[in-house]
Amino acid sequence: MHFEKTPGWLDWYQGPSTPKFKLPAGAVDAHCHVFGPGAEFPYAPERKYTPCDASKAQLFALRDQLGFARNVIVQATCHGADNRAMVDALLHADGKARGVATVRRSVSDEELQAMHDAGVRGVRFNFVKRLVDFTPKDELMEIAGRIARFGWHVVIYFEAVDLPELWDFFTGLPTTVVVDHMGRPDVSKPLDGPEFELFLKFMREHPNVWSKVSCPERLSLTGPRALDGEQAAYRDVVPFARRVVEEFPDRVLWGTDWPHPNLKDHMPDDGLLVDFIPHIAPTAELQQKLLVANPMRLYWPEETQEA
Ligand SMILES: O=C(O)/C=C(\CC(=O)C(=O)O)C(=O)O
Repeated sequence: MHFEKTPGWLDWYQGPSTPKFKLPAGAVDAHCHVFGPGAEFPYAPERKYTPCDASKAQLFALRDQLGFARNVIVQATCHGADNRAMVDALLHADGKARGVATVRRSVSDEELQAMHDAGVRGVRFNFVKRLVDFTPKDELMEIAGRIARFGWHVVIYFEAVDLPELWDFFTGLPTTVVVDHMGRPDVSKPLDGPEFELFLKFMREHPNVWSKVSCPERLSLTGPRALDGEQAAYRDVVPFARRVVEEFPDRVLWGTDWPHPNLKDHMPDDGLLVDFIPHIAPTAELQQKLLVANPMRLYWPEETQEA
């Protein structure tokens, strides 16, 4: 099957630089995707965008080049609730990848078990309107109750302005809850303004809530682009991410977001994105938690020695 990319689609950056920042041993890229390839794993009919292909082999090559040990592969909305491409990647990762799926109410316990055996450890609920059609909250809550029995968690993706309306639903979830990209703050607003304060309150009052401090390239308004040797890109995102890392060091994750769906303006060099990490996690201890201890506790708990 042949797919035409969405007009204006930006492909992932070929030949990323090798980061100057040396990742700690065992670092996990805790947010990335695979796309197809469409000829093997067709994109879903209900998708809102058609990407370029981004295969498991290309993802694993990037992992090795950047110096990550493992990946968490998150189901992308262009595959809807057809998790085959993501699961196939998990099955070919030699145990070095875990996954987050998208499921509907109709999923059977046998299907959940098969995904668990492949390495899936969570489901993603997406509330970003340009990416998905609305799913009723009672359906999502039912799914959350079922996946909780597998020890999975829920990943939520939403925009900052929608947090008040979604608050009751999110705080009623029975699992660990992982927020994608800090709930997409508007970084032109003040760090200590009401919008970001609400997000911090959400984390402060709910110890089951974690956050990915990822995607500066998506949140930044000022740039500059993380290309051409720029080593301090996305300065306007730094205070937001750093605040979350410093206040909740044991509940943060980081990921490249490769292959960076739906960027309109520029495509980052993933090597330079890795060089962003020490700006938001300035000490070796914070880096170890963000990149190793936290993702291991959530995705490979059987390998973690908890005191
Ligand atoms: O990759 C991300 O995390 C962000 C996305 C895409 C997405 O969530 C998806 O397709 O599933 C976005 O903001 O367009």
